Amino acid sequence: MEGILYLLQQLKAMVTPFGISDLIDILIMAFIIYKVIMFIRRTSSGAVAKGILLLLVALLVSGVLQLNTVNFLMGKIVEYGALALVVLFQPEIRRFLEQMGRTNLGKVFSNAEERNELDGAITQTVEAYASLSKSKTGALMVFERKNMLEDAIKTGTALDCTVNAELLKNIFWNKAPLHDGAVIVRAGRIVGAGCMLPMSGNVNLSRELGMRHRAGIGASEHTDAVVAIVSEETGSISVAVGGMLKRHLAPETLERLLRNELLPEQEENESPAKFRLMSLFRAGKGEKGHGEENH
Ligand SMILES: Nc1ncnc2c1ncn2[C@@H]1O[C@H](COP(=O)(O)OP(=O)(O)OP(=O)(O)O)[C@@H](O)[C@H]1O
Repeated sequence: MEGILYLLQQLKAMVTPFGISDLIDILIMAFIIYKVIMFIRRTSSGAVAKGILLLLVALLVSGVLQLNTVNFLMGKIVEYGALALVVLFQPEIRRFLEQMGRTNLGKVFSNAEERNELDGAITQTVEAYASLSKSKTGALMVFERKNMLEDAIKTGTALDCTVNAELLKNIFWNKAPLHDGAVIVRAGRIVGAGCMLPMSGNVNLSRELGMRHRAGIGASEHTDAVVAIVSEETGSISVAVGGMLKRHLAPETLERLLRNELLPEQEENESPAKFRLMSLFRAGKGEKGHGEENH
């Protein structure tokens, strides 16, 4: 009996009351884990993450089964591997920290007015892109999401106006002073034109892709922005998200993609993250005569 009482006392001592700091602790950890998982999914580090997980499982199993040599070896691999990972993934770690730093906490909750503005911006963009595509006029638009694009805006001309199809056609007309570079849209409004974007570091991109596409993919690698591009060579419309490029889109598919990415909650019965991935998949499949290509 005494033994049981002692055990209960020990258990009581171990179980501390759940306080507000524990809740904050759990929420912060959940946020960090979510961010890391999303980052792994967006970049090509998924295979490496699986490898690390396998190594950790092997370390644990060899420890439990007392396979001393294997356990020693695994322990050393994990120990030195952590250092090697930091060196190998320096660009990815840097990008991850950059994205965290650029996150605008005020934008985590968007309001109805902003959604209306975005809704109109998408309609006008699609109208302009259909026309620019026909006339083979190059265009590059970046729709900012949570990551702020201040650095890019500073390189161009700051504006503050509603997204309008005629205005976009004017900006991208190849004799207009602002046609070079990207238009940046924040909360459904044009905030910059003629902006320079970071080039993609992806060496596996198709040779067909010019500088405009490489800059668009680069912006989507460095931030969570959605980038819409019209090729000057072919008139083909593309969208880049998370370093992936969806090419040869019809205007209707462009509209669906932009709506799914920028106004995700409109779709019912599906979580936004899942739907966004599905939208990329559907966009390619649902289109006759418009292939898809990812990079
Ligand atoms: N870093 C950059 N940021 C923003 N825009 C850029 C950048 N680099 C190039 N551009 C845009 O790309 C245009 C030139 O690209 P390029 O000559 O490769 O076009 P292109 O052959 O029509 O290619 P694409 O088929 O990709 O449109 C420039 O006029 C400029 O508007």
